[in-house]
Amino acid sequence: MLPVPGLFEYRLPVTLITGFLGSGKTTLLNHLMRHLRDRRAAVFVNEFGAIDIDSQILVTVDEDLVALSNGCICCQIRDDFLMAFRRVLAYNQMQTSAGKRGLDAIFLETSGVADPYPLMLTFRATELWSLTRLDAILTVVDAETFTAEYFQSQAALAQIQHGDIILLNKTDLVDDEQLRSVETEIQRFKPQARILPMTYGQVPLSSVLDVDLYSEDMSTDSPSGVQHLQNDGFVAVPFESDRPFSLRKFQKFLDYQLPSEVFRAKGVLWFDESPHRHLFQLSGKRSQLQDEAWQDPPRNQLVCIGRNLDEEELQHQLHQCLAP
Ligand SMILES: Nc1nc2c(ncn2[C@@H]2O[C@H](COP(=O)(O)OP(=O)(O)OP(=O)(O)O)[C@@H](O)[C@H]2O)c(=O)[nH]1
Repeated sequence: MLPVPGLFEYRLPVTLITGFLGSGKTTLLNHLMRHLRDRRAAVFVNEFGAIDIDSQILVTVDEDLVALSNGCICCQIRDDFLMAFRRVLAYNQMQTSAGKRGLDAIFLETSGVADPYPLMLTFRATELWSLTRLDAILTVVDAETFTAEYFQSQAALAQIQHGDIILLNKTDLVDDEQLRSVETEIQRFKPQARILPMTYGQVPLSSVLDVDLYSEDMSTDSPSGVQHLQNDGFVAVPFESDRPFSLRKFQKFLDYQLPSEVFRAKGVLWFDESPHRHLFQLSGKRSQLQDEAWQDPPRNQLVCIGRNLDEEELQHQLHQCLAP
């Protein structure tokens, strides 16, 4: 049970959702939002890259969603984040003072290449610490790509190190042996880790919300004194167009031209041959297209994320996929 807002010393619980690129953070967030029932949560999403795709995938009421996509909330846009957060808290205060329904929780999804530690320090070093309560840091881990990708990324390791609960996602893609070996690896790295296996972010809400697990013994670091990981060497290449792709050309691009260094891609795609809006996701070697109806005028928005990408060449290749 969540405590009743308005009680003395009630502080809004904040759940920080972290995890590597494509591990399933937004999928988890969608699961949480869908099962909140009569509770209400505000959502902050920090995207890596300039185009905000996540807010188009998320199930939320628009006014409860804050998308922060032009930099990392732990450094480049820390002030914007704080301002947006303060605005949400002030609005919530106004609503509850007027006897209206307020928020029960705040969810904050970090970008896949972010170390959550500087963000934790931001909470610690500002008035957010007394106005809210960091309930838990949930770290989503992709059980399938764990060994290959995680130990090459400082950010991914920091996410596991600081996680209060490690949500081992995509269990449908691995066998029992792989699952056990990932659990063993995580426990070797973090002996006290609480690990919960899941598929498509489906966990009982009671096991991840209002769990009061955040207990990080913070050092005396200040946010500005902590080194930011410089996106861990990853870059995000954006592509936008008001013209549709040719499905055939885009498929050929995926099959034969997509650089192997692209680890993650996501976008909202428009194909000449289709009346639908297509949600495109690529994570590791897997990709999927989901059909939906257009609510806005059709256009293409895509972000490709990886290391050592040739931005100009990639954009040129995508441009070549446009229908004549
Ligand atoms: N097979 C399988 N796919 C999953 C599962 N969970 C998520 N996915 C897929 O993995 C892809 C990435 O999921 P997201 O939830 O967008 O991942 P994310 O961590 O938010 O990604 P970034 O914000 O880009 O770092 C999507 O195509 C999801 O549908 C799962 O349990 N099993």
